[in-house]
Amino acid sequence: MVLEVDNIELNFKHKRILSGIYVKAEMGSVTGILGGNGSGKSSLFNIIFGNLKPKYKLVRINGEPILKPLYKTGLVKYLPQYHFVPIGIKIRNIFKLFNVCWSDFVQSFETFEKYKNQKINKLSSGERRVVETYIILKSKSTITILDEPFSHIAPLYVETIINLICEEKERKIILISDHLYKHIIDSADQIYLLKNGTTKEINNLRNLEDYKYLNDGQLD
Ligand SMILES: Nc1ncnc2c1ncn2[C@@H]1O[C@H](COP(=O)(O)OP(=O)(O)OP(=O)(O)O)[C@@H](O)[C@H]1O
Repeated sequence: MVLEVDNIELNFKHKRILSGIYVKAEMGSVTGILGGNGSGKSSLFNIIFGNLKPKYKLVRINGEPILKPLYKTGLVKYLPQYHFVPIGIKIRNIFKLFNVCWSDFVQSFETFEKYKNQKINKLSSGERRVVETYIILKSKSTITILDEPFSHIAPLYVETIINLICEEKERKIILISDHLYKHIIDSADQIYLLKNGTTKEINNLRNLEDYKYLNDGQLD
């Protein structure tokens, strides 16, 4: 399965945010979107998910235009940048709600066993992100969008999440964005850089320096 996003134009008031976007994401690979603060990564994900309506957009699956918002197809799960699980819900109930197996989770993240009967607000911000990233990643879907899955997450958990992404990509189209660019480089099979409202496909990581996303020598 192939997801293509094309011809997007997004303006807020008179400010042009996105134009000249092309992203192709395939099942079996992870597509990373990099870009500086305010470059439009979350807007692009919202447009793909279907909850933000731009002036123009073209979303295709296997070459067929999808005319309704993608979320209405039931194919997509989206991890937004912000915490989305309401506080006050017990962690095991969140897993039930998303139909994700708790015991598989604690096999990957043993230190969370003690939280089974706790409410989500007992967790630190990073621990909450681990739970949220995991349930979105493991929920039944064909397309998974992950906006800043690694923020506040400790290195030990990051490695486990990268391994899980690698497993899940075999049966999913995965789009991912994060400012922790090294984790994106580690997990993505192809990368697009959002710069001046357009996407640039990155075939050589040095281009990230050429386009001034990174400082010269930052990749060394
Ligand atoms: N609802 C809105 N109204 C007006 N401007 C907006 C709105 N949402 C986003 N913007 C502007 O659009 C631009 C892109 O924002 P967006 O959040 O998509 O960028 P981003 O790349 O995800 O940023 P960051 O990495 O800092 O989270 C920014 O200039 C932002 O201020």
